[in-house]
Amino acid sequence: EKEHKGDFHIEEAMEWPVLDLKLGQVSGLALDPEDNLVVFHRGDRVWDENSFDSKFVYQQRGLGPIEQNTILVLNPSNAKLLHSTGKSLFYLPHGLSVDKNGNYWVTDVALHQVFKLGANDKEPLLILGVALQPGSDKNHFCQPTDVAVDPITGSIYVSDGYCNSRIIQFSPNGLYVMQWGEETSPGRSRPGQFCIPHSLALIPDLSQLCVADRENARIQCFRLETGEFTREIKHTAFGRELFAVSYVPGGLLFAVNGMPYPGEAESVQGFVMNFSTGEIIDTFMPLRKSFEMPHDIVASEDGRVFVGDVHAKAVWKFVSAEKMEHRSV
Ligand SMILES: O=C(N[C@@H](O)C(=O)O)c1ccccc1
Repeated sequence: EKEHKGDFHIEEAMEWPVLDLKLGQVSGLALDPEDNLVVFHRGDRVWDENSFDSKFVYQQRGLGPIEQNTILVLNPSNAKLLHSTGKSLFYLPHGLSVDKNGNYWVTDVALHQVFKLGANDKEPLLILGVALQPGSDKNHFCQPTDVAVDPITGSIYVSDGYCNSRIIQFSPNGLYVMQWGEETSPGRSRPGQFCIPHSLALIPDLSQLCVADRENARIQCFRLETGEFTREIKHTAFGRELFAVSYVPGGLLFAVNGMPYPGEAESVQGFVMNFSTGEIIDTFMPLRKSFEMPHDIVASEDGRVFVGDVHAKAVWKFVSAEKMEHRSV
């Protein structure tokens, strides 16, 4: 008698025109309330080794803000451009999230600021941080990487950043509430220590915030109300760097890691994990082009997964395919 074993498996959606998308460095992805894909990209601007001085001050402000629209809203089935905004505002786009009212929340690592933009407004509704001034107090970030908004309380969480090691909570109208985190002590990384808190996944039903702790190649999760450490998810398959994390209601956690260092075994790929056990249930990589620096990942409840890559300047789409394994017993 044949035994059917349903397997969770995702694969690249070949109808998605990955080769035709004319994008700059893709730094952030999100899904809006209509499940459209929102892309945050850098147009013709790049982040390279000349972008900052040793004090993390942006060196290319003479170029002015990026003239192209940096926020693109795409049809999630065929990538058709539905809407675009965010021109002449940003220097180095980084993180992106969309709140339940359709507002765009972004970070800019050159400006060291966090912005709230209405879907159709030109002027930002809220700005946190002081333009071009890195720092580490209640109103100065240092290359902030991501921002997430609690749909229940409206609280704002900022992962700060490449040159800080903290998560900061602000009230819905942008007042500093509290922060947690510290830099990783040499030799070993303890709970609550970060080495580039790089991406946030807010889990409202469990009242938790998970952080891609990039250079510690791990995910750390915390209580939203208190910042108390709840758990770590780490696998050797992550390799040296874990760039981004995304949670889908129903209990799946998605992540992408970084390119292996020369001679190291762990390949650059996407991961699907069972949130409650932390176990990896699937891994994936594209068939067309290859991951170079997969930088953000976003997943929807109906099993669509998008990955954006800063070096490949690409966005791939993956879909969950029920792969029925037929085994004879
Ligand atoms: O990590 C880097 N970049 C990416 O995260 C990114 O957001 O582009 C980077 C590191 C060193 C020099 C230049 C860029």
